Amino acid sequence: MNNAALLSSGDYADAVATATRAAAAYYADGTTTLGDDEYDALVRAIAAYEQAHPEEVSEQSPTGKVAGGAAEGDVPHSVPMLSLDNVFSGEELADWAASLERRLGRAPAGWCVEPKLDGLAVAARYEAGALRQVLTRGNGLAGEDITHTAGDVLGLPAVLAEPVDVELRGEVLLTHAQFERANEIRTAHGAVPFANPRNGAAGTLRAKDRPYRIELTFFAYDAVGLGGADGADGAPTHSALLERLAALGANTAAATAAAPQRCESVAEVQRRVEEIAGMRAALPFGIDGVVVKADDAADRAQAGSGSRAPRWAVARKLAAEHKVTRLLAVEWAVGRTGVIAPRAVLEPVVIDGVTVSFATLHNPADIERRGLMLGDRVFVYRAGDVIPRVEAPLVEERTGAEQPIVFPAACPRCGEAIDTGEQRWRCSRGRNCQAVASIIYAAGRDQLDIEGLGSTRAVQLVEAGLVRDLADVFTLTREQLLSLERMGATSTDNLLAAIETARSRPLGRVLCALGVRGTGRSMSRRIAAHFGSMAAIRAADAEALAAVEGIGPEKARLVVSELAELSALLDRLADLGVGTQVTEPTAPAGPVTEAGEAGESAEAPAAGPLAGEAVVVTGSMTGPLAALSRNEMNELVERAGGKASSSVSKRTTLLVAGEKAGSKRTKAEELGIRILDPEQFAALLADHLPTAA
Ligand SMILES: NC(=O)c1ccc[n+]([C@@H]2O[C@H](COP(=O)([O-])OP(=O)(O)OC[C@H]3O[C@@H](n4cnc5c(N)ncnc54)[C@H](O)[C@@H]3O)[C@@H](O)[C@H]2O)c1
Ligand SMILES: [Zn+2]
Repeated sequence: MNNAALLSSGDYADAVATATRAAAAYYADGTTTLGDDEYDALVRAIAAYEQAHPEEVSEQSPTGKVAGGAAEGDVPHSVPMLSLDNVFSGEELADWAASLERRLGRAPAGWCVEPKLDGLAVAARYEAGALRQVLTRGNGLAGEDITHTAGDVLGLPAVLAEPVDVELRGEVLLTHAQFERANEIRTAHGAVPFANPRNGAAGTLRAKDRPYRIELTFFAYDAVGLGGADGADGAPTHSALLERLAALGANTAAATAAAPQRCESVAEVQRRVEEIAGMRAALPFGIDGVVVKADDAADRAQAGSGSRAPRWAVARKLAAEHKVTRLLAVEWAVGRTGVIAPRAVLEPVVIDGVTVSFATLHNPADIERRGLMLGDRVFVYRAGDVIPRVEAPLVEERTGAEQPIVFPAACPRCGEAIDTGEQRWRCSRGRNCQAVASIIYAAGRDQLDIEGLGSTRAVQLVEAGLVRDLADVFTLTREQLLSLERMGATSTDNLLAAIETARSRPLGRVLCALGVRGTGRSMSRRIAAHFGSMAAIRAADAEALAAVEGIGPEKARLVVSELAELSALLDRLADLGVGTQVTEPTAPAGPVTEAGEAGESAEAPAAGPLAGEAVVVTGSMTGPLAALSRNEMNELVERAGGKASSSVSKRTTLLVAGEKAGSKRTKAEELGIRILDPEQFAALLADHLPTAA
């Protein structure tokens, strides 16, 4: 936030132009292109420049003006409607309180602490208790007449409980629920969705002749004529005034968890500020800060007001919860129960100190309701612990390069049809989806390689209730298989034999078959080689796992927690003799390993014709290697003591280049790396080739 000193005079002019443009859009219909944090930082930079160069202050500058000078009106206010000064930390708040105390020559008699509602200020004039006129804040001295919208504003009664002449002042906003509803209505009418609630409230209050109505909510926080603001004619304290307003029938924040509270000391004020800030995410409406006001009318009258803001109140701003970023992609994840949920991939953006790269989009209907496109600039919302969500696109910012979001036509996990009958899409296999997909994966060629257990068979087994997880595959009996449709004696025996073979697959393949996130084929092999047994892998903590080359601490933690989740399955697999093979670990002997040969064995796998080689395989294999998959090639490399990798780098020492080798070959040539064709490579490894499988 300390870009203040960095403005040059050219930057100053640009900053003023950007800020006034943003403020004009913000106060007109809410269609700003800046997040509030960015706007505030810009204005602070402008103010800092102006302080250093008072003779250069531009007339256009937003500083010192209500609404940054961007809003206007033609109906004069009875008493100016001012803005609020801001503080951004508890320390600044304490400084502000101290300066007010100095100005008064005594400590204020008490404080009122209330939520800073994130909407727009309005003045509502009542005559003999009947609502006559509603005005926007405008430039603070005059506002616009928006009486026509009053009927859509909850909490702003047409008639008060008493026939008083009063002007209520307060904030009009869209609650979170009203915002969702508003965008549903908007898109149903072919209108652009609101980017965020404040935006929607601004647009709605000033709109005329809409073919639909959008409900808003009013919260009163002041009044003229009953003894509020600068007037000392009536209520002795602000908190008493708020009670009176509620009694008249106006909605106030008193009914919410963040209710205004009188505090006797600055320490108490700070505590209440923290409390309200802490409940922010749980409130049903947005707040962008907490307002602290001197509570006694006498203190307020003595402190008075400047041209932009009163001196007896201040806003302790909270970090913005809305930020603008770009929607890069939409991913579709299938949950345990088969729910197919879209997730937004975002250009990373920091919201309230947390970097956000993903956000929920709830469901496909949600995407349609918001009218999102790939490449859109979007408002993202994050508060407290809630999962960040994409609120809406900034439609005015579109360049024409945005692409429609493609919805999956089939379950992204198992390929089955999708049940689109409800708002939340589901794989029509429901809970079985996960079982089917994980069995198909585990039986795949690069994992357990169980011939005869393809997708049709996996579906059949799961749907017949014979298999719920991988361990069940190893309990299948001949009778069970024969009971299935289209399953003859020969295929049954072949399948049972294939399952039997799979029981003794090498550890790396069994590990890979579990589908643990972060463990692809080569990583599984490396982990297996490092630890030597499933028991040792399961006993490893994140630190021990991170010792495996290429894992890193984050992935190590993920693998540990996923393995822990799988522990019931792993126990059963062990009982069934799957993955129980033990090899000498390459890891230095830990306390678990028995002492003895461990020291020597650490070097064992480095032997072989490829010892010390970093090998990349590319192009299609021919000759004796023709039948090997890429994974089998990599296994071969590692059996022969080398290290397999998928991309050519300076560390690569050998490239096996088959037909159509392409760019990896070019790169290896550039780097002067040794290149062998598949036949030469096969000759080198003659002793290690798989015996005809
Ligand atoms: N994103 C943008 O492009 C953009 C542009 C202009 C302004 N803004 C935002 O608006 C802010 C400035 O706007 P502002 O002048 O309306 O000031 P403000 O919103 O910071 O504070 C003053 C306003 O707070 C409101 N308020 C809410 N709860 C209140 C309560 N309990 N008691 C008293 N007042 C309460 C009132 O409407 C009052 O007018 C900036 O800090 C910025 O965050 C953003
Ligand atoms: Zn599915």
